[in-house]
Amino acid sequence: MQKLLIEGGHDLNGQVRISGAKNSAVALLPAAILADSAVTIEGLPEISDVDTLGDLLEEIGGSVYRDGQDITIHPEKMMAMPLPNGKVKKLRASYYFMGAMLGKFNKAVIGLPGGCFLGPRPIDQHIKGFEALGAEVTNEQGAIYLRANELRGARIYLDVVSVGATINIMLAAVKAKGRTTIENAAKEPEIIDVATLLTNMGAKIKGVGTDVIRIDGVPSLHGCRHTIIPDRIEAGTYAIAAAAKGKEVVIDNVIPQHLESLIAKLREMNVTIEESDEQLYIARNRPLKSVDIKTLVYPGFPTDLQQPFTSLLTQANHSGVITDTIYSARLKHIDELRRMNAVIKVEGGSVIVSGPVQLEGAKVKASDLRAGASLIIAGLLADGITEITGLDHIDRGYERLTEKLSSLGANIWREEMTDVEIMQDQNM
Ligand SMILES: CC(=O)N[C@H]1[C@@H](OP(=O)(O)OP(=O)(O)OC[C@H]2O[C@@H](n3ccc(=O)[nH]c3=O)[C@H](O)[C@@H]2O)O[C@H](CO)[C@@H](O)[C@@H]1O
Ligand SMILES: C=C(OP(=O)(O)O)C(=O)O
Repeated sequence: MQKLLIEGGHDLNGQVRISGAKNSAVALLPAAILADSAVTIEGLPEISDVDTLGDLLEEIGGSVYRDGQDITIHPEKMMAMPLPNGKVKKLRASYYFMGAMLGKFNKAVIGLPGGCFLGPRPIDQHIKGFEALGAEVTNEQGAIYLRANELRGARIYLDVVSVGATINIMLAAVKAKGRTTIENAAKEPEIIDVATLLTNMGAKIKGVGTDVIRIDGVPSLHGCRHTIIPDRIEAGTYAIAAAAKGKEVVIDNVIPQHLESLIAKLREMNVTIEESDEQLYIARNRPLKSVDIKTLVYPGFPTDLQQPFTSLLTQANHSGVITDTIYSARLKHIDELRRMNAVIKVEGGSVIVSGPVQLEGAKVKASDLRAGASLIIAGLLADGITEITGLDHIDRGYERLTEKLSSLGANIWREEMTDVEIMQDQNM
């Protein structure tokens, strides 16, 4: 087991290249189940979520070949193997095996997913969608059993705008008989990416990127090649790090339109940002002004950047208020930031961050992926050394983070933990 160490205070300078989007990758890989022949996905990030999904595809009989950042999945020998336990619990996106296997085999048994603890993360809207398509869904000892004689298109209104439910219903519906309409659908770029893959496989999908998606079922889907979109949350994390500790940073392989809400907030804070087709230039040359943020569904401010943004607000001139309307309990980074001298109050549904404060290095633990990103940004700013544990969370979503930040000038490295440290960490 490793820990991450950061000696704070070094300015970031230079260029960093963004990897393929984790939240696309984790849906594109299960989507390949639906094809009759090989699907190649290009530009996948080398993160543990992708490895875990590759293993799950092999568990159901698929052959998975990795060539650097490209993965080819052969689905021809896949079977409706039950996956009630084991690796499905390591990540959130294993729930896409429900939609994809139901769509392909008319049945699936999948354990309830894991992933970041952000407060309650129900999947009732996924299940509502599967049932509307004709599946019988039961929860037996922590695993979801899905069975259908035949899937038939249906009109499904999502009570909550959900990324996962929108994608999962698309996966289940692309081969159903007739038309499926998803109303109040989510509009995140990752949904468009998954719909693009499915369309390249022969699916008929209209309206992605709006809140009404129409899918006309087709009898079969074929293999194809697809290039994944860049990770807007990874890009946003580096943009926030650059705003916090950057002199001049260029973020390469980014779609700036995917980050408009963040870019607007950073500009309000006095950060200089220039956008070009695939790059963002970020310079911090004036004191930071405080802002308030409220997370919303896309194109609003992403909840996944709320925690990293909290660390940035500790450097602004007054108090800033953060309200997470998607996951109001996504707060586990706060106690850890307090250990680093941050002054943060939680009042009702809001987090009030006081600035500017000099953060101090400390021993802290990442409880989830973006809490990890928040602590890393705090570590870059802190006086002295910050030690971060809980790297399994960070490795789920950030490719080669240590190398990327080092190349920008950060003093950051990983070390093996001693047995005593591991024991102490387990009690933290
Ligand atoms: C793998 C992946 O893509 N993860 C992202 C995805 O998670 P995920 O797809 O799990 O998140 P959702 O968009 O589904 O969740 C949005 C909101 O809807 C609620 N909800 C969701 C489904 C449901 O059946 N019932 C229900 O009440 C959730 O509790 C949450 O409050 O979108 C989240 C919101 O942008 C991001 O933080 C995650 O990084
Ligand atoms: C919450 C996240 O991931 P997951 O949904 O996979 O837990 C995230 O990417 O910030």
